[in-house]
Amino acid sequence: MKVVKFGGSSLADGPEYEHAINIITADPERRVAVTSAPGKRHDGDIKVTDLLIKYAKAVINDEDTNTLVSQIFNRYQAIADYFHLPADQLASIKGRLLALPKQDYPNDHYLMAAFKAHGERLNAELMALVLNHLGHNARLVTPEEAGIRVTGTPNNASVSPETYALLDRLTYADNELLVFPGFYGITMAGHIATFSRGGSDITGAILARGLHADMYENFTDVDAIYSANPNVIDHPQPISKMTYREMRELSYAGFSVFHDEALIPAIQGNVPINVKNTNHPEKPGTLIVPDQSFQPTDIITGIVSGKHFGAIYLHKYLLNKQSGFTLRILQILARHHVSYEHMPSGIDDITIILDKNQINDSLIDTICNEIQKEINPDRLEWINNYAIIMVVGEGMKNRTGVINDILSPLAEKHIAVPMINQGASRIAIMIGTYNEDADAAVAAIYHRFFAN
Ligand SMILES: Nc1ncnc2c1ncn2[C@@H]1O[C@H](COP(=O)(O)OP(=O)(O)O)[C@@H](O)[C@H]1O
Ligand SMILES: N[C@@H](CC(=O)OP(=O)(O)O)C(=O)O
Repeated sequence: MKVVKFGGSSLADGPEYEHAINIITADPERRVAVTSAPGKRHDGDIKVTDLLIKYAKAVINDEDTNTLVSQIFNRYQAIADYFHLPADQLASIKGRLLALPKQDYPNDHYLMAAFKAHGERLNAELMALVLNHLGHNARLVTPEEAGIRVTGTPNNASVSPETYALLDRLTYADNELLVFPGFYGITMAGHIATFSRGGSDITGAILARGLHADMYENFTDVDAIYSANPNVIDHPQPISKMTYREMRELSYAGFSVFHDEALIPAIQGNVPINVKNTNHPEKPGTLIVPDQSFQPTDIITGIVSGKHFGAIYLHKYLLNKQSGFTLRILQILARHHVSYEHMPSGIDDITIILDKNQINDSLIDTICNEIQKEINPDRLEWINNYAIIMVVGEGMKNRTGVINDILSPLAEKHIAVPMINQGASRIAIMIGTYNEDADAAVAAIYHRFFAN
């Protein structure tokens, strides 16, 4: 059995929907389809999820919502029209959209989560309707019914373990196709909470594990995962096969094509992942497999830069002699619910790298003030434009000289390297640099390893 997930770009309009439906119905093993919300149809277009965020904000601010509701509904209507779906079949979708402001939410964060989740919820409903209209036996199954339970914050939830026991109870008929909305689950208190952005990949992986799939196919708008972001490097080399660990390192730092958290359920269930193109399903795509059986052919599998980082740099003489020093800094971060990404340190210096998505300027000021008061460092600095380059490959494990091949093209381009972290993971080398140099650094390293 296969679980297939279609990204927003693959369900953006009628023709894309048709490709997705042809894929679902071409292989009887494809029994479970996970939908994202309709994505961008062209450059400059707005994803339905972003329209729903605007809708939620307008409701919170007590502003007029008519135009937004029409804009959102029209996206579903256009797809339904493409398949000549009878107009009355869309009444429930319209009704749910209009009812969103009338529900009770514990606070505005939950309101936001519920609005956002409806991009996928309504798209799954529409997909099931279209499939039935075309003569297929499809059924909408929601996270509420299937038991996708989540914990954590309403807009950045994580799956709860009991989900898997609940999924074990889900039954379906032999010839039945299940259509699931991605991106959200239900809290213990019964409220909708979403995963982080791009999180429909996570739902697909949870279902692949929970329903014991043989394969998780993730359909998107590129032929494969490439060894560098195609928006940074022209026609980068496609990756035919890589390990879970490689993908996790790469997606964490910015291979946005597959959500880094989505790997965990797949790893736990030992389900291989195949990333494929909705517009070219005949192409093999990229296979992501467990680590044991893998024989790498290249030294480097991929290079990526993440520009969403900032760093607290701290200098204090004899820092290495003080016990509990790092603990006190981490306690300050924990008090503000801020997690750190990396913490390279020297005898008198420490750099704490943070994901900027979880902080704002005023929180940084507060944290720096508390560190100054508690630790009294000789120097304390917030570096706002920190970028991380990850160079990843199972093939570098037993090689010597790789670091030299990574650093020399950077030196030739006069790119500053304020941090190197090698050894923590045997398959990845992490280079700290500044945002403005990040793309040039990726290009320089890419061309050294993949020029020919
Ligand atoms: N290394 C990479 N390989 C392939 N695509 C990448 C890579 N890095 C970034 N991307 C981008 O990821 C996009 C697909 O991810 P996303 O937009 O989340 O897809 P979907 O809408 O299918 O969920 C591609 O169009 C491409 O621009
Ligand atoms: N629609 C949600 C979740 C998602 O996974 O979307 P996509 O498949 O388009 O990346 C978002 O935009 O974040």
